[in-house]
Amino acid sequence: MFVMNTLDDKTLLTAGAIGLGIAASFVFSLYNNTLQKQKKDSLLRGGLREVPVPSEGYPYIGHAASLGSLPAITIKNWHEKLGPLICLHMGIQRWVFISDPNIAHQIFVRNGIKTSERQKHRFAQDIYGKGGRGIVFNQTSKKWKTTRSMALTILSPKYTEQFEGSIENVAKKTLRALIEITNTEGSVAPKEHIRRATYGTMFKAIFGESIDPFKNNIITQTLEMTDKGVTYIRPEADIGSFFPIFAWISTFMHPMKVVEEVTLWRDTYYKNLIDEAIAADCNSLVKHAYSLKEESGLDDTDILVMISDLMSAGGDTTSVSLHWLLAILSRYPDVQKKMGEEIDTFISKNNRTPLYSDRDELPYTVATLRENLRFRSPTTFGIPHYTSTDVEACGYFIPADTVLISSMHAMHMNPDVYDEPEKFKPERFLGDSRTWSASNNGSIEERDNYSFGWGRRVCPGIHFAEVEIFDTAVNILAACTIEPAIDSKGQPEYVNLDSGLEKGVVFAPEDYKVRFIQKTKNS
Ligand code: HEM
Repeated sequence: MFVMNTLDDKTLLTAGAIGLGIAASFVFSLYNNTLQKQKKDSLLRGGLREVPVPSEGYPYIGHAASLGSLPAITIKNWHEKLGPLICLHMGIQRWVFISDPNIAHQIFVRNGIKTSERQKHRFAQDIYGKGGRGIVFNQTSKKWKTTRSMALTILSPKYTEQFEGSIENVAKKTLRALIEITNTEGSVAPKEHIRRATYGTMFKAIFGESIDPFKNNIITQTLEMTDKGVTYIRPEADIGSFFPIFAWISTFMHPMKVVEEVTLWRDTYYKNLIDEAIAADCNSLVKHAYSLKEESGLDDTDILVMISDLMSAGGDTTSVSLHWLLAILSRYPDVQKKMGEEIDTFISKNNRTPLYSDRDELPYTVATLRENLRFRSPTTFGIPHYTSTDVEACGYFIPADTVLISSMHAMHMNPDVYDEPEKFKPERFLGDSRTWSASNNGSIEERDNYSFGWGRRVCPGIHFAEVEIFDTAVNILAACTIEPAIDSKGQPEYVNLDSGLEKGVVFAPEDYKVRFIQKTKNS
């Protein structure tokens, strides 16, 4: 999520500025301590606990420089020391992390009315969101509800399944490339291919079959635009909201002119594609959205921002999940073998590759994809929520204006929730045939993982993600095995599953190479 290294390098530039910050914080903290003490006394009188604060903080900047290169691991360690709720000071902001799924449920779902806002962010809301439009960064306004409900309709199972043919085509095309590169170069780094495939699939679903995402650099432009957008949308891009005395650096580093240019580029680009999709003679999410436009009361700009949201929220999350899956399968040949055999048995019985609707016949594959989401979730913290008012839950007091973050990695590695959490064990989910959507929207006791967020904000793309990941994985394993690369001494080069890169909202494996070995007919 939040790569504080970037923040260190670019912003904490001068010792003078830090000195000024410390002086300001000293005066502020004298005043603040008195207020805090009064509040603490009254909390204790009410029998409520304060959320504990890790001791590794500094004056003024708080914990911003203590998160290390893998914040998910640091946070998990702090939870182990201090309990299921911890409070970090990020400059003047208060961030509460939650690692217990039951407490998270109480806070995000039971108290959802108070805990479902997003933190104010100049670029994400005012410029990218064009003054509070779209879903991801919008506050829980009436317009957010209408836009979210339109997205849920157009991403519904009935509609999503129409795009399975496209997913299969894109997966097959990608796979051919991966096998070919393995054959010519000995191994291949699948990251960019998988990313292009998931964006290609999103592209076809959103804009329709008539636009070929692999032609005319369409995907290259979309990725470039998404990467630029992510740079400005990251919390640290609005550094003045953490460290007001450094607000001038924020303006200096990200002049609003550049931010506006990126948004203008996005608007023109998507407007043209939306016009083409409406005029085309084929189905698309754009067409479906426009068929609902009048009754929804949303205008063209609302739909454009929603489409942009779907592309950026759906592209990298699914691609990172698949990138982890391939890495994991290359390390767990037994799991891969069982999946491959299950898929091969289906193919020899039915003479075709399984579709999502055949998932009941592939219980081990279904369990492996569930375990993949738990073991290496594509996002370790999701998207932060924000409290609009004071919250009391499970004996804790969380004040208004607190950033709330679910520590997904810590939840997924919690031995009280999962038996032997450090092991990749698809068997733990065997027999669970529910859709991902059903298990994420059901009771907290029945949730299988926490990767899709919470309550009123829970990801509306769960079903789309499940179909896309299922179809892509099945098509890959129907055609080949994934094996470690071989080094110059003929030894296998195993992918490191214990490290990763926090990039924006997603947590991706470090770049790796594997081999895609085509199956022979009799293998
Ligand atoms: C494995 C794939 C995915 C994962 C792990 C994932 C995860 C998440 C998470 C953690 C959130 C934040 C929830 C919260 O605030 O509590 C979210 C929100 C969202 N996701 Fe996904 N997502 C995935 C795929 C998709 C896809 C395929 C789409 C669209 C096609 C999508 C669209 C969205 C949107 C629009 C939101 C914002 C919801 C809101 O703020 O109300 N996601 N997702």
